[in-house]
Amino acid sequence: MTTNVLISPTYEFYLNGEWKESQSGQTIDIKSPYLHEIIGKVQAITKEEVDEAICSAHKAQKKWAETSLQQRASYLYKWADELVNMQDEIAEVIMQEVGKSLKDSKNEVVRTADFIRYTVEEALHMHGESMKGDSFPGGSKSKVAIIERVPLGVVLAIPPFNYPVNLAAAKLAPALISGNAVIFKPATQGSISGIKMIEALHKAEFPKGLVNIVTGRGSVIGDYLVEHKGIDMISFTGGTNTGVRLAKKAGMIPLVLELGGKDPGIVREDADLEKAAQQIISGAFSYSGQRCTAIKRVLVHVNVADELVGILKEEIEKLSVGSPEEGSTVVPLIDDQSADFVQGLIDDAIEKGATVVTGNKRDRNLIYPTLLDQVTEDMRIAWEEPFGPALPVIRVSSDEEAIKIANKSEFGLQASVFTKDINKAFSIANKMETGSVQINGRTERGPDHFPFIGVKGSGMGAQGIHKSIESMTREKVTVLNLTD
Ligand SMILES: NC(=O)c1ccc[n+]([C@@H]2O[C@H](COP(=O)([O-])OP(=O)(O)OC[C@H]3O[C@@H](n4cnc5c(N)ncnc54)[C@H](O)[C@@H]3O)[C@@H](O)[C@H]2O)c1
Repeated sequence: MTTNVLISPTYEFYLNGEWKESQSGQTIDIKSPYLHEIIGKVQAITKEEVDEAICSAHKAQKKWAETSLQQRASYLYKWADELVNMQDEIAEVIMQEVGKSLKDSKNEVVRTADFIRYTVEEALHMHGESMKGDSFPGGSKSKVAIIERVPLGVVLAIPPFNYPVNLAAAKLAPALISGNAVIFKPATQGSISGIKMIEALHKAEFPKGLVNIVTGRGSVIGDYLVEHKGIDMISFTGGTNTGVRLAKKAGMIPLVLELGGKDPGIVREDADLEKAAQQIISGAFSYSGQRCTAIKRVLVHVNVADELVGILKEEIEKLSVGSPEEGSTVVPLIDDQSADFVQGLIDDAIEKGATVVTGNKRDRNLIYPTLLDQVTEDMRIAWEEPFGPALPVIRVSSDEEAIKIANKSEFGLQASVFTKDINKAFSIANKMETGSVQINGRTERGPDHFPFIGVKGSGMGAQGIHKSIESMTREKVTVLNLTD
């Protein structure tokens, strides 16, 4: 296929309330994962421009923090409205840039507007507290502490490619409503979607400098941003290796990390297998498994394994595979390296004795949905996150064995337990070393106001609307020493 360089638009970055070309004179090509064409170019900005962005954010933040919560709310509501107005345009860009179906891309934009509105409403209902000194031995009633939450300053928001609008706004909205400014560094593949989201924010006429979008090469601005003295908090979502590296560089500033996962779907002997299979398939294969909370391994009781694998095979073979423009469930992966990585995991498993139940077919970066049975602990796919449509089935002979394998993972994002026995479900859930456990449902992030937590290699801190607001503010105590 020829590369369509000529008609691809060049996007500017957003600095101090204005759209600008970088002084570097350089741009980065953004190639569509399914059109295999360059769909646009974004600015490769310089370190000096990063400095300018952070400086303008600090200036704007001071005034912003002084505005009333109601004033800040009105800007955010307007932003949500503008996103809804632009939903068709933004969804088209998400589809082309990250290869997500148009329906899911539109859902992402609408969900983002809902997220922003809920965030505002949550903040409007969060209150400080006060306490008197006399509850501590020797303390006095005349000492009164007023405890309020105050913003941290300038928040660096780094989302991944897979939800380029939703996961970005999940950082921007709580930061802004609570009085912070934001430096938004989108994933390179996801930059145009991020820019479109900021176009909506620009239309809402936020104060200049409050939000800046910085696009550029990781090698030039990535570490520079993370180590910058002007950054007061980092909210990062992405791979575990990137997150750990970033945490080491960030030093002593507050960090929230949402990282990779290897969510197990535990299927007990007494589970409703049809229902479990339906949840596992949508959990594992929607958007080709490019979701942090995708089900990434099945731990099934050996007595029902053949039956479950039979149902899974039948249903997987019905999945639509192809272009996101046709609304396919399984679409080309974000790039060729990602497809090579998934293929490497499949090949390793086959070499070590796994059975291919269905799939193991590839067309460039499109990997057909692949189910591998008889997967054992010596295979990479038992432990590594494919971020693609390849699902391993590990047969177990007891709950204890399922729990042991589930917890042996370096990750701890979510887990699903499928069973008709609610007591067993709770008992397994209690032993799971994950942030959340889903009983009889697929692993997933939403609804967005639930706390969302990764433990072990899956993250640090918590998101979810209320928790995100807390993570982007700190408590400030003012003590009144009354004389009467
Ligand atoms: N836990 C969650 O909530 C969650 C949600 C979605 C995705 N993820 C994870 O994200 C991964 C896939 O996303 P990805 O491929 O975009 O991840 P990634 O780690 O490659 O990139 C994430 C972000 O970090 C940026 N980045 C890379 N190097 C950097 C550096 N040196 N300094 C600053 N920023 C840098 C990237 O540009 C991108 O914006 C998967 O592992 C998935 O599980 C986690």
